[in-house]
Amino acid sequence: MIVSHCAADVRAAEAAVLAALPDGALMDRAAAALATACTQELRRSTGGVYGRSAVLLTGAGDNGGDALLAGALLARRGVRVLALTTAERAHARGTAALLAAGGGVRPYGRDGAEHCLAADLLVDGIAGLGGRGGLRAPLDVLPARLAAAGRAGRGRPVVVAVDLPSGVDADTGAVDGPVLPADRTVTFGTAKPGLLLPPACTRTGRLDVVDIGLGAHLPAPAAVRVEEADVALRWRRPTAGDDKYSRGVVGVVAGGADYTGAALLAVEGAVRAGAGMVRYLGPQHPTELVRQRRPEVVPGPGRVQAWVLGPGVDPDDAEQGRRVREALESGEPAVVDAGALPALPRRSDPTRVLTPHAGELARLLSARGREVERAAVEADPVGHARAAAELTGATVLLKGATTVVVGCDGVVRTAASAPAWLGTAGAGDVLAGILGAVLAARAEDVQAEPELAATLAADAAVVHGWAASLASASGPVAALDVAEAVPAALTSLPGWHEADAAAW
Ligand SMILES: NC(=O)C1=CN([C@@H]2O[C@H](COP(=O)(O)OP(=O)(O)OC[C@H]3O[C@@H](n4cnc5c(N)ncnc54)[C@H](OP(=O)(O)O)[C@@H]3O)[C@@H](O)[C@H]2O)[C@@H](O)CC1
Ligand SMILES: Nc1ncnc2c1ncn2[C@@H]1O[C@H](COP(=O)(O)OP(=O)(O)O)[C@@H](O)[C@H]1O
Ligand SMILES: [K+]
Repeated sequence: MIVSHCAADVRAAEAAVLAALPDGALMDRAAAALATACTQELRRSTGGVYGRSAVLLTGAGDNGGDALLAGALLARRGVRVLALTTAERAHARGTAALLAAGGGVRPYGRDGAEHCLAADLLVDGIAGLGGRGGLRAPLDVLPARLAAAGRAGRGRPVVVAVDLPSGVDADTGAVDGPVLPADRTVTFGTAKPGLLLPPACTRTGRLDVVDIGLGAHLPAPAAVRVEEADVALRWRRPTAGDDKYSRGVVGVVAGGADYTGAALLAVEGAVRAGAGMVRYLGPQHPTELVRQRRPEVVPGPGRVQAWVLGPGVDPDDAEQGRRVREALESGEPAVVDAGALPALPRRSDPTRVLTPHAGELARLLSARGREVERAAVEADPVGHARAAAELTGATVLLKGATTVVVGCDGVVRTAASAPAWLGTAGAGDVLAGILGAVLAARAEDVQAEPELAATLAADAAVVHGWAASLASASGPVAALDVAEAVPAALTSLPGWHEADAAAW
C-alpha cells in the first residue's frame, strides 16, 4: 500500500522533525535519495553516469533547493550539471553547493528548452508542495516540446521530478494547465494525494517514496493506493468450519431479455472469486444461459448475504426493476451497478457500493440536482465520487484507468495496476460479480463496520485488474477471460502463500 498525505500534514510533520535536527538535515536526506535515483535513471537510459549531462530546473523554493543539492552530488560523480533558474531567487545553500561542486547556474532564458532537450537527464525542481496551478510561461511550452522529441534516452532526456511533477496539485491530483510529466518521481516523507489520484497520477512515472523520518508525526492518510500484497493479506479464505452458506451466498440480478451477456459475466465473476453459492434472479432466457454455463448456480430467490444488482439491466425492464428494488429494501450489502443505479433510494448507507463509470456517475449526480457532464467527472474523478458518496450516503467505486473508491471514512482508495486492455465491454460486469463475492464473504463484518465496504471494494478492483493482467499477458483480453483468470490471479498475488501459511 502506498499512503499519501496532504501538504498541510506534511508541513506539520516536517516542522516537528526539524525541531530535533540540525539545519538542512532533512533537505540533505532528500537530496541524497534524489541523486541516487538520478544516477540510476542515467545508467538506465544512457548506460553510465560519468560525463553525462543534467539540466536542473529550479524554482525559488525548497523544491529547487533539493534539486540543486542533488545536482551538487551528481556533479561530484562526474555529471555535467547546469541549473536553469525559473524564478528571480534561487535556494542559496543549494546554489552555493552546486557551484562549489563545479556545476553551472544561470536563468532559464530563450534557449532554455534547447538546453533541456539536449541533456541526458532533466530534474524538475520548479515547484513541489508550494506549487499552484499549471506551469507558467515560458515553461508552459516545455512539456509539448519534450513529448514531441521522443522517448526517454531516445530523443529526449529522462525526466526525474522532485517531490511532485511541477504543475500537479499536491492535494487533489487536479491538473489545471501544463504539467511536466516525469519518468520517475522521488517524493519525500510520504506520497502526496496528487501522485496517486487521477488525472495527475498518470504524470508521475515510477514513484519512489523516500523515508526522511516524518512517519511518527503523520496523521491518517488522505489517499492510499491499494496493492496486490495488501489484498493477499485480507482476502477471506474458507476454513474447515465453513460451508457454502457461511462462505457467502451472492444474489445476482443482472441482464434481461436483451443483455443476456451481463448475467453470465456477473455470475462468472462471483463464482470465480470464490462465492459459497450464487443465486441468479432474472427472466427465463438468461436463466437458462446461466445454468448452461454454470450448473452450480441456483436459479430463483432465497437467502443471500450480498447482492449484485444492475449489470445489463434495462431501467425500463419492470420485472428486473422490481427484483432490484426488493433487494435494495432487504438491507443486505449490495453492489449497485449500471441499470440499478437509477433505482437507488435518495439515501443509502455505506454497505451499498455504487460502481458507476464516469458517464453513469454524471447521470447519477445530474439526477440529484448536481448537473454535470461526463468530461467534468473525468477531469476531477475524486471530487465527483466524493460528491456522490456525500449525496447518497453510499460507498462509491468510480471505474476508470485508475479506479477510485470513496467510503465513509474519508480516505480515498485507488486501484491503479489494471492494463488498459481491461477497458473492454463487459469488464465492469465481471468486477460487479467479484465484488459481490467479496461482500458476501464478509457480510457480517460489513454490517458491523460499514466503512469496511470501501476497503473490500478497492480489493475487488485490485484483483480484477490483476486478473486482467494475467489474462491479457500484454495483449487483448475479453471480459469472460478476466473472470476465468480470477482464481489464478488470487493464488499469484504477492504474499498469497505466505498469508496462507500464517493462517495455520
Ligand atoms: N515538507 C518536507 O517535509 C520537506 C520538503 N522538502 C522540499 O520542499 C518543497 C516545498 O518547498 P517550498 O515550500 O519552498 O515550495 P516549493 O514547492 O519549492 O514551491 C515554491 C515556488 O514555486 C513557485 N511556483 C508555484 N507554483 C508554480 C507553478 N505552477 N509554476 C512555476 N512556479 C511555481 C512559487 O512561486 P510563486 O507562486 O510564489 O510565485 C515558488 O517560487 C517540497 O516539495 C520538497 O521538495 C524537502 O526538502 C525535505 C522535506
Ligand atoms: N484505460 C483503462 N485502463 C485500465 N482499466 C480500465 C481502463 N478503462 C476501463 N477500465 C476498466 O474496465 C472496466 C470497464 O467497466 P464498464 O465501463 O462498466 O464496462 P461494461 O459496462 O462494458 O462492463 C472497469 O473496471 C474499468 O476500471
Ligand atoms: K517538482
